[in-house]
Amino acid sequence: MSAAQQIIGSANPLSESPIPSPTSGERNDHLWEIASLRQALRDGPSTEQQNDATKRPAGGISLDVMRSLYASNSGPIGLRRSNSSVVYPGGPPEFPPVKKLNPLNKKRILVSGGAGFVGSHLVDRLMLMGHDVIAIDNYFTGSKTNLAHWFGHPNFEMIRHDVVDPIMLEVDQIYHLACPASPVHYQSNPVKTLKTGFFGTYNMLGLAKRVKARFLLTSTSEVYGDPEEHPQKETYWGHVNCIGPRACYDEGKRVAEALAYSYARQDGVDVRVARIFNTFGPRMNWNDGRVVSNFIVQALKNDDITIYGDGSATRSFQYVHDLVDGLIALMESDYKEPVNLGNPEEYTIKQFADTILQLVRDHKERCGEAAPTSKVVHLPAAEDDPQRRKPDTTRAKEVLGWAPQWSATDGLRETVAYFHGRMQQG
Ligand SMILES: O=C(O)[C@H]1O[C@H](OP(=O)(O)OP(=O)(O)OC[C@H]2O[C@@H](n3ccc(=O)[nH]c3=O)[C@H](O)[C@@H]2O)[C@H](O)[C@@H](O)[C@@H]1O
Repeated sequence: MSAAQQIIGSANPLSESPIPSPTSGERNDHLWEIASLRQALRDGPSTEQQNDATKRPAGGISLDVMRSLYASNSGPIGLRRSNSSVVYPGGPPEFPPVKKLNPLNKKRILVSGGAGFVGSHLVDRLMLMGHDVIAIDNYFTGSKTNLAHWFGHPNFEMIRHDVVDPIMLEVDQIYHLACPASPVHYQSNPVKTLKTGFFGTYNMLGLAKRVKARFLLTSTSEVYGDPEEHPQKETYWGHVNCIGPRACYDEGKRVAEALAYSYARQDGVDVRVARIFNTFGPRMNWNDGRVVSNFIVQALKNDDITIYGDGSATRSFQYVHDLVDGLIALMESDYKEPVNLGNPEEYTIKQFADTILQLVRDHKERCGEAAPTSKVVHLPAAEDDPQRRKPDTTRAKEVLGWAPQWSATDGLRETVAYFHGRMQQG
């Protein structure tokens, strides 16, 4: 395996290869990494990586390229941009390899919440596919560093903007993601969450109407509340406590859906609605507060694993690349009813804690580190916490030909490696 393949492969925790370090001066680390990345892209995937071929993200973009954008903290390309005194004297900045699209196929695409966890993966994919992308974000939970590797690219624009206020742009498609999604964040300022749910969606739909853009709303499994139907189909109307602590998010997303379909009926806006189930992956904030990042970070730091309640509540977890595949497939489809996007593999939170502990143990062993010493502790259950959640994805299969390609454990291995890499870099 070439050195280049090794460094790209090092983002893959399934790989047994140790992470290589550059042999020349430390000041040139980032340049060495870019050269390695480019060489790897020319060489193509190693045999080990070809085994991942079935998990290829959509749009003809290879998994290795996707990984290179977030592996080892901000990624080799992010590192490259961090020291302009070294980069620019050699010539113009280099960027991840975007496709060259026929102008007839090239779209101008707005991603609200583009600097967030899911938004930044979507921006990456759309950029690599060759489109013009505008990301807007108020940086409440998103971060510029998630997209730093695109700054200065002629196809990319980043705007600090809160969707609660109107904005005028010329675009062909709008992916509306802007909204905090972690219960800790959305409950910290519930009125703002409701304003984002209503005014944010209202402004984005108003823009879609004015410029005749196709509009995709990222709704949520939370519209089903604490469901009495299991698994949840799109036809289920839900069981939401409209005065509880989760209402700001649940009802905010429900009104967002109502707005989308009202604009479709009244003004002919071309809408798509994705109901997203629990999603995880690289670029989640370490302090996001959701169960995946909490448990992984706790296990990596040997802290207690905090189960809220008795651990019998269930969730079904999908890897972020699957979600991005589904969002793009839905946007490009003619289907206008809501579509669940999630992985139906269901875990109790207790099983999930055990799974993560095992994966962290395996990862640390591969890295030559001691096994985690974390213990599971039980804290009071969260109020109105949905007791069971699992998507029925029949509709997504039928209308989009979409099904998750990643098992939860494969995605978790990558995510454990990501958080471990970040912690090592401080
Ligand atoms: O991850 C997501 O995509 C979803 O996350 C949240 O929904 P929730 O399922 O409550 O997410 P978590 O906060 O990750 O909680 C999942 C379960 O783990 C439990 N949990 C969470 C964190 C923790 O440290 N310990 C723990 O036991 C929670 O009580 C809950 O039962 C959001 O409300 C959804 O909109 C979002 O789609």
